[in-house]
Amino acid sequence: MASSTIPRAAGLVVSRMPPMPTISDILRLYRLRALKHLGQNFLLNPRLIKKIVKSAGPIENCSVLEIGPGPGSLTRGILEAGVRDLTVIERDSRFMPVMKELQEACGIPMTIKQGDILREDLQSIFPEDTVRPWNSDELPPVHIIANLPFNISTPLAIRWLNDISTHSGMFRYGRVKMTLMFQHEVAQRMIAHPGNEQRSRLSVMCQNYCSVNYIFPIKGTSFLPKPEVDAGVVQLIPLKEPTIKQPFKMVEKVVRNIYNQRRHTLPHGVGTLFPKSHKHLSAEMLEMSGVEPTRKPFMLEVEEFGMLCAAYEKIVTENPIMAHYQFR
Ligand SMILES: C[S@@+](CC[C@H](N)C(=O)[O-])C[C@H]1O[C@@H](n2cnc3c(N)ncnc32)[C@H](O)[C@@H]1O
Repeated sequence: MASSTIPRAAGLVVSRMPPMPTISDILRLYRLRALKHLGQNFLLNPRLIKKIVKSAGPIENCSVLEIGPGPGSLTRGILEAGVRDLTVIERDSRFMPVMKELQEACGIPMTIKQGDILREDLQSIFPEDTVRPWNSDELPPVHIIANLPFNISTPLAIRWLNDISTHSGMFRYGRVKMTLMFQHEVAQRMIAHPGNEQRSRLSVMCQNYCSVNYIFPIKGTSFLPKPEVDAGVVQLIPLKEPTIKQPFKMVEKVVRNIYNQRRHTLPHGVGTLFPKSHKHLSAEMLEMSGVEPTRKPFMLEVEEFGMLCAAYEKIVTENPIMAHYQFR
């Protein structure tokens, strides 16, 4: 579509949609109470919503998936950007009438799914013509945008990284770009470099599979109800090749075990990968990896975790039973 038609298309959408009620209006109208266990903290400020949608980059003509649209403030912002189509997945059935109203009014193909994002099969979530080869520089014309429920944001991120590693689930479409809101502290961990106090399992896992950018912070006061913490917008783009090439499950296990001993030097974490009766294997793994044993987990580069994973893989190939060992 020529760029000159985009603002008109977006304008059409705006004019067809019901007048923008405030989130408090919607909550009052439908007698809705925000549910803490579903991480319901709603965005209030239309200017902030515009800023979030703009930070996603050009999404006109993209197929977009929004997770947890709630009463639909961010949903409107996405529709107003003139997207090709939008799918929303929301667990709370109380928001279905608001979503249906938007669907009827927006003039853009909109699919509403009531369900749990952790259980949804995302294999066929976008139109088939959006598939792009993984190694192509061109990203698929699709986007995921979400103000994620804080209680599931980390398990969801880990699950998606797993899917990225196998190009499966919604990453069957290629290197799908994601613009997501996390708790500020989780966002800080995702981008933390070696040597940073925030450096964690999440930093290594995210940076191994994605380029991760912290776009901007959002004050807790921008949400209703106000959460106890601030939030941050993070953009993730899957990398063509991860630095650590071992299977996801193995990478996750090595990184998790090492970070479970985050205050201690490397031999402590590596030691938890093998039973006490096989202590010699952890010494062998460290030696084989070539990583300096006096280092602590937060200092390590992704490449060094790669060296540790390669050594672990070699040891469990020679001692297959060790692959099943779980500490504690
Ligand atoms: C932080 S609120 C965001 C609401 C809205 N997008 C906004 O920005 O104002 C998170 C939303 O995710 C929904 N949600 C919580 N758990 C979910 C799950 N497992 N699957 C899908 N939606 C979920 C909540 O009901 C809520 O509407």
